[in-house]
Amino acid sequence: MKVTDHIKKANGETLFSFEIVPPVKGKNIQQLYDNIDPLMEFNPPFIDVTTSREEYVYIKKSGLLDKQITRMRPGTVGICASLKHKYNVDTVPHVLCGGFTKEETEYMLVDCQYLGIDNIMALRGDAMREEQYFTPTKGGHPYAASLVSQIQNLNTGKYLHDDTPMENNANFCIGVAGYPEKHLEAPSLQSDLKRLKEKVDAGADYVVTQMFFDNQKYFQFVEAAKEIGINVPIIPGIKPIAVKRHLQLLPQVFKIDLPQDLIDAVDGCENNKAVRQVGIEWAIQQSKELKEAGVPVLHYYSMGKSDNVYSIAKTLF
Ligand SMILES: NC(=O)C1=CN([C@@H]2O[C@H](COP(=O)(O)OP(=O)(O)OC[C@H]3O[C@@H](n4cnc5c(N)ncnc54)[C@H](O)[C@@H]3O)[C@@H](O)[C@H]2O)C=CC1
Ligand SMILES: Nc1nc(=O)c2c([nH]1)NC[C@@H]1CN(c3ccc(C(=O)N[C@@H](CCC(=O)O)C(=O)O)cc3)CN21
Repeated sequence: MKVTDHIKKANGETLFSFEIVPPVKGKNIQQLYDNIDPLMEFNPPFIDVTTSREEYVYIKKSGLLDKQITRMRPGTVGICASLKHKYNVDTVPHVLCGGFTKEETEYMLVDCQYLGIDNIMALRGDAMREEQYFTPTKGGHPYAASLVSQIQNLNTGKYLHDDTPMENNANFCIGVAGYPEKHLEAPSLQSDLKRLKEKVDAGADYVVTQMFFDNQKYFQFVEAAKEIGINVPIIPGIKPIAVKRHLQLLPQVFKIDLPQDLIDAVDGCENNKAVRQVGIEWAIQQSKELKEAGVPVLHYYSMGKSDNVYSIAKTLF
């Protein structure tokens, strides 16, 4: 079922969802299941599965370093299918512009259609680890809006390189990313909002936000989005702080601000066990206020050990 239909069916109740990353290549899937199992108590209507960019690796070959390219966490669509099968839950694969040609994207979307996957999160993707800026892949999309158009075309039966629409059209519900504190490359929040509007105009059905730690940023973003005519659901993304290092990492990687109260609370912790507890409590406070404001879904960036998201959900759902 589509994410937007789950929201309609909930009739104003806030839903619980979360996002996971595929295992590192060569690891088995059991650890992932062990992390997901407890969270199923809260009946998530959908689970997002991320796609990682390919990376350069250097392999020693007769004394020289050979540069190869590899995707460290493959398996997004396979994991979506296996979670759907195991838990009878809807899954949302993240489909990226970066690292894929339009043809490869089409084949992946066809797989999703045959697997009964009804939702796609359409993202541009980050720059590769060694690059400062995102470089479009040859034969791929430069921006998420153009990926959204490709998916929307499939929804009307238009496949690549075919002049006439085919009888078997897809019917994907399309999610896109939104940035309450603007995307790192955008010159201003207003121009970033215009880019978001382009994605919605191209066919996006809902938005999931980047993590934020001050709810006012989210509320202002939703207002500003409405003002420019974005009328699709805007789902808040929540990340519980887990280790002291996040104080440096999260603002650096995601270009988001941390409230001083949160920084002080983390700084005052003796160890990372205490930091994890502070992260849980902060996320609970955020979630309570967002739920009271009637957000459609609370979407958690779980990304590994899920005990903290479990504690948060236990209080909220
Ligand atoms: N759930 C997830 O996995 C999420 C992932 N991300 C990541 O964030 C990154 C950005 O992805 P998206 O937001 O999908 O990208 P996007 O294509 O919507 O935007 C990327 C940047 O390009 C700008 N832009 C968009 N269209 C443009 C145009 N026509 N001309 C000039 N500039 C334009 C935007 O303002 C923004 O700064 C990706 O790395 C994505 O993986 C972000 C949020 C959620
Ligand atoms: N720019 C961007 N890229 C993404 O892939 C992405 C977003 N934003 N925002 C929404 C979700 C949330 N994602 C993530 C990814 C990693 C962590 C994280 O905490 N990672 C490390 C620290 C960062 C690092 O080392 O690069 C951690 O300690 O767990 C959190 C959320 C993935 N998604």
